[in-house]
Parts: sequence; C-alpha cells; structure tokens
Amino acid sequence: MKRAMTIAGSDSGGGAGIQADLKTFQELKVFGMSALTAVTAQNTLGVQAVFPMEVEAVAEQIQSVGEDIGVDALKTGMLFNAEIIETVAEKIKYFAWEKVVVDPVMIAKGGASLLQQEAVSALKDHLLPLCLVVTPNIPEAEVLTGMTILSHDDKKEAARRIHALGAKNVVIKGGHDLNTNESVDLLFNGADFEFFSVPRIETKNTHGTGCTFSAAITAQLAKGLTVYDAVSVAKEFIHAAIGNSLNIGQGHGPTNHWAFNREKGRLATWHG
Ligand SMILES: Nc1ncnc2c1ncn2[C@@H]1O[C@H](COP(=O)(O)OP(=O)(O)O)[C@@H](O)[C@H]1O
Ligand SMILES: Cc1ncc(COP(=O)(O)OP(=O)(O)O)c(N)n1
Repeated sequence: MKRAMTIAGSDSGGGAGIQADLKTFQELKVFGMSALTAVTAQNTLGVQAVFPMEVEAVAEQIQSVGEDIGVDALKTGMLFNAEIIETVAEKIKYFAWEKVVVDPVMIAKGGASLLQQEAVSALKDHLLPLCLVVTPNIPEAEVLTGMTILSHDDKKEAARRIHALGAKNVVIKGGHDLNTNESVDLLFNGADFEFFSVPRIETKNTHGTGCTFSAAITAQLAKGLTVYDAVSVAKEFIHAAIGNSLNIGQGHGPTNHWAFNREKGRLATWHG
C-alpha cells in the first residue's frame, strides 16, 4: 500500500481542499493522510471565512505522519501565509521527501484569497526549489512569472520561467483559458514540452478541479509512475470528474471523484 499526504486547507463544502485530495487518493488506491493548514467555511457559492492553523500545529501533523507512517508522495494546496510555507519547506527537507507536488493555490473561484500576497515570494524562494511538480493555473502562473499568458507560446515562456525558479516539472493548467474549445495543459520538464489537450466540458460545476488534478498526480507518483504518466492519468481522472460533475449546491458544484473508476470499469487493484 503506497502512502500519499496532502498538506492543505479544509473545504467544509467537500469539493476542494483536503476533502477533494483524500477522495482522489482513495479512488486511486493509495493510503491518504493529511496535515491541515487552515479551516475554511466554504460552499459552492464561495468562501465565507478562513481560519489559518498555528504553524506548530502544521509542523506537528507533518512530523507525526513522517516519523511513523512515512510518505511515498505528497502534495501541498492552500498554505495561506509565509510562516506556514516556511514550516512545510523545513519538514520536506527534514524528511528528504522528493516526490513533492506543489499546487500553488492563491485565489478560490469565488475570488477569496487563499494565499496572502506577501507569501508569494516565500512560495517561490522556499517551496518551488523543493518540488518535483508544480501545477499553477493560468492566473497563478502569471503571478509567479509577472507575465501575461494569452497564447501557447506564452504558456511555454511562463513554464520556462517557473522551471528556472527550481521546480523540476511545470504543469500550466488550461482550465482558465476560455478562448478555446479545448482544455490544454502544458508539461515542461526543463527540456521538452508536452501538451495534454481534451475537449472543454461546458459546466459550471468545476469547484475543486485544481485540487483533484494535483492529488491525482500525487497518487500516481506515490505508486511509482513517471511524471509524464502521472500527469496523463490525472488528466483522464479530472476529465471524467468534470464530465460527470455534481449539480449540488447553488453555485459551482463539485467534480465527481467516482467517475474515473466507474467510466473505466476498473477493478480494485492496489496498483491500478
Ligand atoms: N471545463 C473544463 N473542461 C475540461 N477540463 C477542464 C475544465 N476546467 C478545468 N479543466 C481541467 O481541470 C484541471 C484543473 O485546471 P484549472 O481549472 O485551470 O485549475 P484550478 O482549479 O487550479 O483553477 C486541468 O487539467 C484543466 O485542464
Ligand atoms: C481549502 C481550499 N483549498 C483550495 C481551494 C482551491 O481549489 P481549486 O481546486 O483551485 O478550486 P476552485 O476554488 O477554483 O473551485 C479551495 N477552494 N479551498
């Protein structure tokens, strides 16, 4: 049994954050663990309140998991402030964890800030150099690089710049690119560019897409897949989850974490 940890915020509505991550880990048949960075009061309409954890609480959760159970791969999501980012980076170094996926969560769909503005430099300086994969959406890639992204060439240039910050692999997600019928994600490993392109699904129920996608990459890395293969499976997983999204709540409903296995008729194997 492979073990995956999410270091992220709680979404009371269950569509994003650690809830989405743990559902994804379970569906992809890895043992899921969590270190909570913040509690959000949140639903499909938006984020009503944010309560960050004390840094000691974040550090202790990671320590407890690391020194007993162990971690085959981990992801970070909402980290909220510079102190939490620095604490997480220290723990990753302490345990010498290498399969680290950073989802640089900044702003929720409804516009709420999930990362303080002054924490962006901590993310760039302390966390990106430690990660195997970073998964910014287009607005996050623009913040990380200071450039505007309109075209595929812009995505490539942004990926180069983020790679230069120390991230070994960069996935720029295309969910926010509304000018095309395709949803195109770009993977850059420092040498080659790969585009993952699927038809865009027309739905308002896309709450938690980024969390689910990065959790799926993490689960596949925990099982020993290459970065390219992990991203390929994650793209299939999120496509099925959006294509069968759940029309619950009055706003942006969640994606459907069961859909990938149901569509594939997959048998439950530890490695599948
Ligand atoms: N409407 C859509 N149709 C198909 N794929 C989508 C759609 N929206 C997002 N995705 C995919 O979901 C994943 C998360 O992307 P994105 O929504 O950009 O992230 P975030 O939730 O961090 O803003 C990416 O693989 C992206 O291509
Ligand atoms: C607690 C928490 N973490 C992360 C997010 C952002 O999730 P994301 O997958 O980017 O989805 P949207 O917010 O864009 O729907 C969140 N909302 N809450």
